Amino acid sequence: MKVSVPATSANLGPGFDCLGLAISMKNQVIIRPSKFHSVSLKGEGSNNPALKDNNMFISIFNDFYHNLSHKKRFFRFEFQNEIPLSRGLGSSSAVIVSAIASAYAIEGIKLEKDKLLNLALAYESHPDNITPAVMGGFNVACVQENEVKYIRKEIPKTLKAVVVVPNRAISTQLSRKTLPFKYSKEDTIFNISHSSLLTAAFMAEDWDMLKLASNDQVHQKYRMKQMPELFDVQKTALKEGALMSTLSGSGSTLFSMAHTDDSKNLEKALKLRFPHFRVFTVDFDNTGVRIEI
Ligand SMILES: Nc1ncnc2c1ncn2[C@@H]1O[C@H](COP(=O)(O)OP(=O)(O)OP(=O)(O)O)[C@@H](O)[C@H]1O
Ligand SMILES: N[C@@H](CCO)C(=O)O
Repeated sequence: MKVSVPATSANLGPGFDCLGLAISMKNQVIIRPSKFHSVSLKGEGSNNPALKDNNMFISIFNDFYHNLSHKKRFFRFEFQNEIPLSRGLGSSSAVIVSAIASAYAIEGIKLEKDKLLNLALAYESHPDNITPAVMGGFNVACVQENEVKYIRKEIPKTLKAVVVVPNRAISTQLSRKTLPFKYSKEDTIFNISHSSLLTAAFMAEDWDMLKLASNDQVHQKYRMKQMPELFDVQKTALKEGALMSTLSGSGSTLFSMAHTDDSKNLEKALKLRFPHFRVFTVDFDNTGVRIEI
């Protein structure tokens, strides 16, 4: 059985904790029955011993599997990770979503995507990452009485994501601690208006509106101060053809969106200016979690 989940970019500037989209960088796990428990890791995080000994996937999988099954079975888990860890590309959401989906699938129990999304919410309280991880595409989401309410839109194939991934990890928990406790009325109104405009721009496919609409006063400037070079990355991306350029999730990745025809030049300019960072141009993902039995 194989489960794959895409990376995500949350917030998209002003849409703090409510806007997010899915990117075609995937974490995949193949699970086979085995005589004993074993794990193999390839790709991102494969040199991190904590992922073998104390893996978040295994512990969430076990929580669900032991509830769903009365049989004592062992499995071999083969992970192939494309999503960099703690870089703001939804690595934790991907793990949560794939672990829950796998526990149901291995028992042959059908799990609707809406139910999967709400089960994932218990482990990741920000719906802007888990919603696109499950559903794919662009999503506006909010939580009401422990349920995610969302509206989704496909992202056209004529657009690409260009992501700049710094070598420094930033944990979401710590990154949230850098944010102010209270915001002014001006900053609040600024973000509501820009986030609304950004959502409308995605829905109407009005890509020229993204540059203005993706401005934010609530989180990026506080978080990016921890790594000031990110301001240069953002400025360079916008100068070199990006339609928008925003801190991805809680950082440290900078996410940019571009027309396919402009994306190669953008990638080249970013690689030239920031040779010490990894730069990837990837498609958007409109599928979300995929399960193959
Ligand atoms: N492939 C993986 N296998 C096991 N655990 C992982 C994996 N990827 C991430 N994790 C867990 O998730 C943690 C990172 O979560 P965190 O929320 O800080 O980052 P993120 O999800 O990449 O960022 P963001 O939520 O801003 O998009 C890691 O420290 C690790 O515990
Ligand atoms: N909206 C979340 C995304 C990371 O989970 C944040 O910015 O902290």
